[in-house]
Amino acid sequence: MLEITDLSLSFHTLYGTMPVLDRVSLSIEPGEIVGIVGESGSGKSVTAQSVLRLLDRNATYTGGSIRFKGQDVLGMKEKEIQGLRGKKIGMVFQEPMTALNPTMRIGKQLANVIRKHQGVTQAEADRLAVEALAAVQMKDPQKVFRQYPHELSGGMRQRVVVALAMSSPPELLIADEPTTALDVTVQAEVLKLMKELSTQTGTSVMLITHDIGVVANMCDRVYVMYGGTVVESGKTEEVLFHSNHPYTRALIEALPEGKPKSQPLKVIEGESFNARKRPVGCVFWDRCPKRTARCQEKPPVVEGLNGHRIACWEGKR
Ligand SMILES: Nc1ncnc2c1ncn2[C@@H]1O[C@H](COP(=O)(O)OP(=O)(O)OP(=O)(O)O)[C@@H](O)[C@H]1O
Repeated sequence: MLEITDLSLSFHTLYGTMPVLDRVSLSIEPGEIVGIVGESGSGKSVTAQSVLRLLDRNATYTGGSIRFKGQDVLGMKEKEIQGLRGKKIGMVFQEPMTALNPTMRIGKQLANVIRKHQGVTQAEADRLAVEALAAVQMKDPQKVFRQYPHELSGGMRQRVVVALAMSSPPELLIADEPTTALDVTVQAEVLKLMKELSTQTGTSVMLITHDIGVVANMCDRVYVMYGGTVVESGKTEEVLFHSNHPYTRALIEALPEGKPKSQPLKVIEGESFNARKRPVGCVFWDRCPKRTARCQEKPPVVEGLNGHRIACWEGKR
């Protein structure tokens, strides 16, 4: 479905050219939910935005390729890429109001999208819009149909965005921190809903999150990113239970689940990655508790069981 191979990308900034992705490779099969996890600035959003070519103008692709169903995305004309956006590849972002028109009733926004994608009559689009609201478990879909975005809670707005993205199910849904702005219980509901819709429709999902706990509950496979590189990837259970990269381990150890309240949570020591001071060797070098002298050289990618991959000199599986 999606194959990103050795993608490298730089931004031109006031400080000069700043490489932010370094040979990122990632794939998503039909129907899979794949997580990309890592802290702020690790390159998750930039990777996702590249798939839809939504990056700011100061970005330059410096290497690699992106293929969606075999088509070369980076080589596509603007018109072709527009044919992918929304239709074959849907999007849900952190802040629902960026996807909603504040001056238009919910039902009209949904019906407009349905008419555009499915070419049905207005009456049929209205009926499908109510159905789409019911599918995202709105208690009173008829009422929500007539409401404006500001009349809904944050969680309901994000369900509307999911309904917009899934009303004509895309082949791939890119969800960039879709629940970060919501409170914890609502977060869990929206994620469960996305997982159910993906199972029902066969839509693949690229789920971007900084929360490895979300990955544990949602994803078939995961890519752990740090400093614009993939440091570890594999099946979720494999990465969570047999993680061998010090950064992934630190993310797991920082999880509050299952720890007594009296026990202080572990934090990852050191300063977060600074793209202006990219090291020559391992990107996690300056924070890694296990670093050795050879970590100043770029680590090899060690392939272990079931496609588990670790970019670390100490990687064993
Ligand atoms: N338009 C831009 N110009 C310059 N640098 C940028 C631009 N957009 C992103 N970056 C830089 O690219 C790097 C990766 O950013 P990205 O948004 O992908 O991180 P992220 O992992 O998604 O983090 P977050 O969770 O905070 O969004 C960061 O160092 C960021 O500052």
